[in-house]
Amino acid sequence: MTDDTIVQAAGLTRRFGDVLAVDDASFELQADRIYGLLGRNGAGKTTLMHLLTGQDFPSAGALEVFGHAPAENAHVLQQLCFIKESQRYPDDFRVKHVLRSAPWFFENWDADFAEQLVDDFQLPLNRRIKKVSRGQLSAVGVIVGLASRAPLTFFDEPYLGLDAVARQTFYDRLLADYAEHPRTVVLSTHLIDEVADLLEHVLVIDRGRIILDEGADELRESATTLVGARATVDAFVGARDVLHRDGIGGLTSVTVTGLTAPERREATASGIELAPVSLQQLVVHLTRSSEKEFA
Ligand SMILES: Nc1ncnc2c1ncn2[C@@H]1O[C@H](COP(=O)(O)OP(=O)(O)OP(=O)(O)O)[C@@H](O)[C@H]1O
Repeated sequence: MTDDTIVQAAGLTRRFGDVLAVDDASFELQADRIYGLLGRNGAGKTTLMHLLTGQDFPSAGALEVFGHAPAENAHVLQQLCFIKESQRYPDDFRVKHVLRSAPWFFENWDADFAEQLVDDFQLPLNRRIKKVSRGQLSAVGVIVGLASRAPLTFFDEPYLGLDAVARQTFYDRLLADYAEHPRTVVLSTHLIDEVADLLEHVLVIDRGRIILDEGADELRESATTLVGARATVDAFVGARDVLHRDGIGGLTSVTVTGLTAPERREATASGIELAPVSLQQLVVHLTRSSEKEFA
C-alpha cells in the first residue's frame, strides 16, 4: 500500500447462493489512474463495482475505499460516481433535470463542462428521460460521469447504444479532461481494443477471480506473436509458455509470453516475424487458458 492507494481489497468475496460472483479478490487501486476492468459476461465485474461503491456487502474479506468500508459511509460515497446502463430516474424527469440535480450529489460538478458535453452529444435537454433513445440515455450517463469529476468514477459498460462517433467523443473527452483534472476512473467494457490506449492499468476478472492485475504498458510488452515456417517457429518456441497457436499449411503463428531482447533478435535472425499482441487478444488468451485450468 502507498499513500496513493484509494482502494484496498483483501480476500473480497461475494457469494449468491452457490455462485461465487467475486471470489477471494485482492487488489489495490491508486489515485489518478485509468483502470480497465475486463472480463467475460458474468465474470463478476458489476458485482465487484457494487461492492466498491457500497451498494452491496461482501460475504467475506476486507474492503477499504478512501480508508473506510464504503457501505453507508457518506464520507466515502460523496467521492464516488457510478455510471451504469440500468440507471433509474424519476418518471417525470427530463434530461435537463438530471443535469440540474447533479450538483447536489457531486461537489466537483462542472456545469459548463456538462453544457459543452450536451452539445457534443447533441442531447435534447427538454426531452423526457423516458422518451430518449438508448444511445442518448447512455450519453446522459457519460455526461454525468465526466462532469461530476468524482475522485473515483466507475463506468460500467457506458457505451451501450452509443454509435462509434459518440463513443470516440466519450474517449476523447475523458482523456482530455483527465489530463487537466486527474482522478481515478474504472472502465468496465467489452470493447477492449477501443479503450486499450486509454488504460493505464488492467484488471481481468474471470469467474469471480482476479486473474490479471498489471500496468497496460507491461502487459503489451509481455506477449509476442511469432509468425513463420512451422519447423522454425516450433524449434524456437520449444518448451515456452504458449498462449495461443494458429496455423495454415506450413505457416504457423504462436503467441508466447516473456521474450527478452536477445531472444527477439535471435527469432528475427532465424526468419521469424514478431507481431505485437493487442490487449483484446491477450485478455481472450488469458481467459481461455484459465478456462482450461478449470476444466
Ligand atoms: N443478485 C444476484 N443473485 C444471484 N446471482 C447473481 C446476482 N448478481 C449477479 N449474480 C451472478 O454473479 C455472477 C457475476 O455477475 P456480474 O453481473 O457481476 O457479471 P458481469 O461481469 O458484470 O457480467 P456482464 O459483462 O454480462 O454484465 C453471474 O454468474 C451472475 O449470474
